Amino acid sequence: MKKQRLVVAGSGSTYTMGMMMSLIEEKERFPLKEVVFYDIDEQRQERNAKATQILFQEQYPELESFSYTTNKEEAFKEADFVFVQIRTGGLAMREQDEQIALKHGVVGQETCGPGGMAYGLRSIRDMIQLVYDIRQYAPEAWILNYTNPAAIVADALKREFPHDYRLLNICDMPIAIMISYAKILDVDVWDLVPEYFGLNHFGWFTKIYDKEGNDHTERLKQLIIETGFTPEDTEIANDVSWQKTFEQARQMLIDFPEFLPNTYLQYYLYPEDMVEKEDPNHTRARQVIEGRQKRVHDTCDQMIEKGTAKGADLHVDIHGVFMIKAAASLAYNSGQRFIVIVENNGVITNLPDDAMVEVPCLLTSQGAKPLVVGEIPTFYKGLIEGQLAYEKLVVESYFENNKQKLIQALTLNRTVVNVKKAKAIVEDLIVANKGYWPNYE
Ligand SMILES: NC(=O)c1ccc[n+]([C@@H]2O[C@H](COP(=O)([O-])OP(=O)(O)OC[C@H]3O[C@@H](n4cnc5c(N)ncnc54)[C@H](O)[C@@H]3O)[C@@H](O)[C@H]2O)c1
Ligand SMILES: O=P(O)(O)OC[C@H]1O[C@H](O[C@H]2[C@H](O)[C@@H](O)[C@@H](O)O[C@@H]2CO)[C@H](O)[C@@H](O)[C@@H]1O
Ligand SMILES: [Mn+2]
Repeated sequence: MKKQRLVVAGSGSTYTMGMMMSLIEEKERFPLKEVVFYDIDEQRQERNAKATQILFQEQYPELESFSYTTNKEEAFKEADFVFVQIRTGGLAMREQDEQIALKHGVVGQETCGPGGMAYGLRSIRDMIQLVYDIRQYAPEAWILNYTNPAAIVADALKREFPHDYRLLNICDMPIAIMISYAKILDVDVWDLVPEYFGLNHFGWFTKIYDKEGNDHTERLKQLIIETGFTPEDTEIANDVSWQKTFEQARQMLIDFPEFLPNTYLQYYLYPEDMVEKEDPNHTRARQVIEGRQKRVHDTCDQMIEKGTAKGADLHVDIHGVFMIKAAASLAYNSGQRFIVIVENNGVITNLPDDAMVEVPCLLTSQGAKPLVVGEIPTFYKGLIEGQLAYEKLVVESYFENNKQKLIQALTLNRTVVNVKKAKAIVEDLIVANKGYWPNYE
């Protein structure tokens, strides 16, 4: 098996240490010769890098080289894979997005509603630049992007790089939900075979099979409704906010029992209830700053001080394992099945060809090969079409420098709808995002 040169772009991320643990766990399936960290924030990167150096010395001694840099050429030259996990504006801007929306009485969330729109307009510019930079030095590298909001980023990147089949957008939410299914069914998550359709953070499981072809869907639905639904991945199992989200997914299933929902649909199906649950002074961004970010930073600082990873609060998580297994399938042409984001092109027959949809695909050395979904029922088609129009308007507004399209986008979005609110939110977000957004007149 060819050993890979992997670059992690946005290596100062709170997800990096979990990813490193997952690389160690998966080293037989995705062997590496070199790992390179790239970030624009030297300090943020250095903490993770110094801790990773210690971790790899102890648990990945066969790795030929580990380094970190803020130099693009150094980072991307001869890369086989680039995992991209950047957050333009950081968690501080995420907090503003969430608070501005809540101030207007609508959902304040990282990827949904006005928060997702604000974040999307910040991400597009940096992501386009980053892909150009990677392609300058590594024209053949696989780029696995999970920078959010993945739906908007995927649409913008498809516009800018229409033929780049080695650029793939990917989200861990479906597999994180499947871990909970696996727990309920008492099977290994990798033995489950899902059927799924939708947009990123806006989709449904239609069937859950096992590898022998047995259909577990109806029993699973019944068990969720009767016995409850909880997050099971180590990263989120004990997080109160995620526990509430999974409980709400159970409610969605009771209300619409036809298919099993992605947890993110709660923001679109019960927007007022979601607003009521929020404390504007302690939104999710603040919880992450005080929770995951603090935990990762403290862990790294302790490792660096002690000079060892022994006893460190580090664990393999589904986020990392999923990205790595997907990468291995691309690298070694194993054609394994993963839910990823691709251009529709007839996969969902009653949605437009150019929609970026999230569906099961076989990952091969020729890219993601989507499996046919066919026609979807009217209710889901209606919901998706509204959301798709919102996403497209956001992307068009970026490329055309068109503020009116942002107002149209929020008017279509189920979390806003009211035109007066849409206009006021757009004005506030323009001020808050000065320097990050296009200069809308
Ligand atoms: N698709 C998914 O399912 C999924 C899952 C988890 C996380 N994410 C995404 O991963 C990203 C990281 O999340 P986080 O909470 O760890 O954020 P974070 O702020 O902790 O980390 C992001 C890092 O990116 C760096 N960065 C910002 N702009 C950059 C640029 N232009 N070039 C290089 N580096 C840059 C920052 O300096 C920072 O170190 C976010 O976009 C998040 O939404 C996506
Ligand atoms: O609110 P956050 O920052 O905790 O989470 C936002 C992200 O949520 C999803 O990712 C989950 C992931 O599904 C799970 O496996 C585990 O790794 O935790 C993550 C959340 O911490 C979602 O798919 C991402 O797109 C969001 O950024
Ligand atoms: Mn996601």
